[in-house]
Amino acid sequence: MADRFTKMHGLGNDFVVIDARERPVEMTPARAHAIADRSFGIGCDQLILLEPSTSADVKMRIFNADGSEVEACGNATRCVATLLGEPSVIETLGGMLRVTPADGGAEVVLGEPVFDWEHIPLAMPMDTRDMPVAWDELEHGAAVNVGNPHIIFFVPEADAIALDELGPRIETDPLFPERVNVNVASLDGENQLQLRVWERGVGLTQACGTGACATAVAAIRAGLVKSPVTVSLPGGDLIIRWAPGEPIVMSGAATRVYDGETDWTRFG
Ligand SMILES: N[C@@H](CCC[C@H](N)C(=O)O)C(=O)O
Repeated sequence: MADRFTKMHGLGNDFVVIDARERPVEMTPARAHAIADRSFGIGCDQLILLEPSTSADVKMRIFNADGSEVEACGNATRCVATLLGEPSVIETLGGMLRVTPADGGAEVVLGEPVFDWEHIPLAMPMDTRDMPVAWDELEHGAAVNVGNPHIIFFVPEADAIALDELGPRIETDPLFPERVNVNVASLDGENQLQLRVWERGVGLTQACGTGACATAVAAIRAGLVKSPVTVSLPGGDLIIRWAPGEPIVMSGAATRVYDGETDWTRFG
């Protein structure tokens, strides 16, 4: 019997979604990496595996293109919400997420952001609002964990940063024992941010939902913007709402591109 999958994207951040709720699929880092390969596989930023959950409507496992299994993916969560088609709770390694499909996309309630250095995690204690470290012109970073780890730099012009060179250096810096997603953002009008993201385990992407959440939270915390915040990424816009002591709410588009069939044993 052929193995089925759905190709989806959230603002150009693209996914191979496998519904393994009724028919288990064995996923390994090597297999996820092979499927994600854009030349020799199907191609995606993240592979998403849906499995039965004992505590939620569905369990969502997330594999980056390099094969690493991670805790959270905001854009994929909206995509899965549209597949589920009704308000649901999704179990992830990063926590329980409440989702509601909306016109052309979905709203996702993530948990509360975490700011303690141990839980980003960082390798040493420091102020996560204004980190005393720098990589070339990227300095005064803020660190936030929104289910997965992010560092955010506010710069005059996000487009002017050589993120393809700085992103991998920061991602793999020993300061981040679990590596990190790297966000560079600039203010773009009242309560609006321009954002580019170097994703851990992937590289530059068209959009990163958790990056948008982490960046909006860091900007609200720094007094740069007020909720709701519009975050413009290369692939499109997300709306992020947050107040201290509350969970983060993200709204935006999700697109089903095509349904396909293959045989997962081709991928090792
Ligand atoms: N594209 C995602 C984030 C995916 C995981 C990330 N690369 C990580 O390693 O934490 C999003 O939309 O949030």
